Amino acid sequence: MATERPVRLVLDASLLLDPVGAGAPVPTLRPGAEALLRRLRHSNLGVAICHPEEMPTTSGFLEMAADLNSFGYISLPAPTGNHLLNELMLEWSRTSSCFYATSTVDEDLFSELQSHNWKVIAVDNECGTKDSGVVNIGKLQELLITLATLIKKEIASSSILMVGYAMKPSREEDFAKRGAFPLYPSQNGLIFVPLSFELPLASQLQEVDIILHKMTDEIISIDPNCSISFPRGISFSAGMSEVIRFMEEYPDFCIIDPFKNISPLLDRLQIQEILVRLQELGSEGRPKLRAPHSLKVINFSGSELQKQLAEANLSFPLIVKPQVACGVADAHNMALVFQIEEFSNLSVPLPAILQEYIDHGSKIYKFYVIGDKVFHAVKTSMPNANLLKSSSGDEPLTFNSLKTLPVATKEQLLLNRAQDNKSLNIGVVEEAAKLLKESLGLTIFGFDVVVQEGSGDHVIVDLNYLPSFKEVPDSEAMPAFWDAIRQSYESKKGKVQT
Ligand SMILES: O=P(O)(O)O[C@@H]1[C@@H](O)[C@H](OP(=O)(O)O)[C@@H](OP(=O)(O)O)[C@@H](O)[C@H]1OP(=O)(O)O
Ligand SMILES: Nc1ncnc2c1ncn2[C@@H]1O[C@H](COP(=O)(O)OP(=O)(O)O)[C@@H](O)[C@H]1O
Ligand SMILES: [Mg+2]
Ligand SMILES: [Mg+2]
Repeated sequence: MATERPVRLVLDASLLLDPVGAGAPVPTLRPGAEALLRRLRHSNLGVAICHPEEMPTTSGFLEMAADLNSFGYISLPAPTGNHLLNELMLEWSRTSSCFYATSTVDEDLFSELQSHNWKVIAVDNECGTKDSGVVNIGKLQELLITLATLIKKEIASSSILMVGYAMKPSREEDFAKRGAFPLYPSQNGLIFVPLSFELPLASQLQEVDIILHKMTDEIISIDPNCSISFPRGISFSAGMSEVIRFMEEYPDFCIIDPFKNISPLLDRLQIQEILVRLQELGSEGRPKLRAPHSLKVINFSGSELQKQLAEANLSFPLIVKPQVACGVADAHNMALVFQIEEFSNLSVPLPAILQEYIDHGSKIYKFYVIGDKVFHAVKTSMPNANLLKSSSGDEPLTFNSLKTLPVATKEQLLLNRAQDNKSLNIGVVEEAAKLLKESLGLTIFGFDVVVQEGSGDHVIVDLNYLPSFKEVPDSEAMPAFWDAIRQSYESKKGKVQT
């Protein structure tokens, strides 16, 4: 990627301050301004906020907004004759591609800016500017995608791809603060913009080359009593439903990843079937890679349960998980059950998967497949069952795997250190990762491996779509993330052309 000129964006105060509260003693930010500033903070653009000098009342407030987001803060002198631009902005126009966004029309300022190659974006102003060079947009929410489109045109290199992403705000923030979503092209030429479900989707997708989404963030409900097969069994938010309709109309559009490829990972029974298919992998002299023995139940009171457990090669303790794996609040409500009596009044959502509990010395290996790269991190996990049983009496141990996982205490970890834990055979797991990638057709996914004490079996206990891979250093994770997205795009386009 040729190093392009830096991109600078100057936001006029009028764009950020709520015009309704103009006269109020304490100014307020216009709706959408806070989200815009937060996204710009991680956009890799040089951003400054400016206000005409004669606006002293609000300057403190904007300075705070600028500091909060570590933006530059420029006071633009009131227009006097042709000295409209201050020195700094003139300097920038020599070295960077510069954009000025405002919601106040000022023809003189605009023409002065344009004479120094600035692009002007006018937002939400009543009288549309006559000046042809000015880009007019209706809402603040359109600013980022308008900017991205202009930047892409400015750089005019055909290899620039624009990625429109849709995920819940907390996940977006987790990725953005790692630098995952630059508005200025990433090292492999990707520009990222948030898809806004408040704006018409089709017009946004005209500019976008790739949709990146975590569909489980937009699930309203899942019907637990039908076997999930996208779209059957799942109801989505209005916004995601629009994306689904768009993909039905444009099946060749690049989406990461296709809903039907993600769908099996919403169902722990289908995950089990995927993992069982991997088991042929084992070979002489190498640790066996396998799925835990499992059994689906639709209730916990079946008179045949004891018999079913025996047939499924299951013995206590068992870990009990909802069959619905994610996308709804109670997908992570689980229990460790030590004897059959403990099934009565068990609070795990039904239908459930009963799984062999693997003693694994409270160490779990979280593997992340990001494109053609495989990373892994070691995390503390649940201790061996005997250590958990002692603390739970005759009750099952119920927990939420994302919030209250009963991980080993320091003492229990010391106890484990004494054990001769079998080590992880990375080769076996990486081979499995490649096979999983081929069979799943997913660009980014994660899975958890535990090494069974005694047998040394490598047991895959979880499979997730688009996890956060927080444990992988940004310096490795981000380039892998961007490469994965581009590779996915190119392989999809390749298939369409042939
Ligand atoms: O189960 P894990 O391995 O901890 O991975 C979780 C998991 O992917 C979880 O997603 P989901 O199962 O709810 O879809 C993610 O949480 P949210 O999607 O609710 O934010 C976590 O981010 C994953 O954790 P990690 O990123 O450590 O793999
Ligand atoms: N079969 C198992 N044997 C032993 N520990 C397990 C097993 N399954 C899960 N665990 C432990 O419980 C945690 C949560 O289970 P997991 O299936 O990953 O749930 P989630 O999909 O909600 O993350 C795992 O990270 C691991 O520590
Ligand atoms: Mg997990
Ligand atoms: Mg999971």
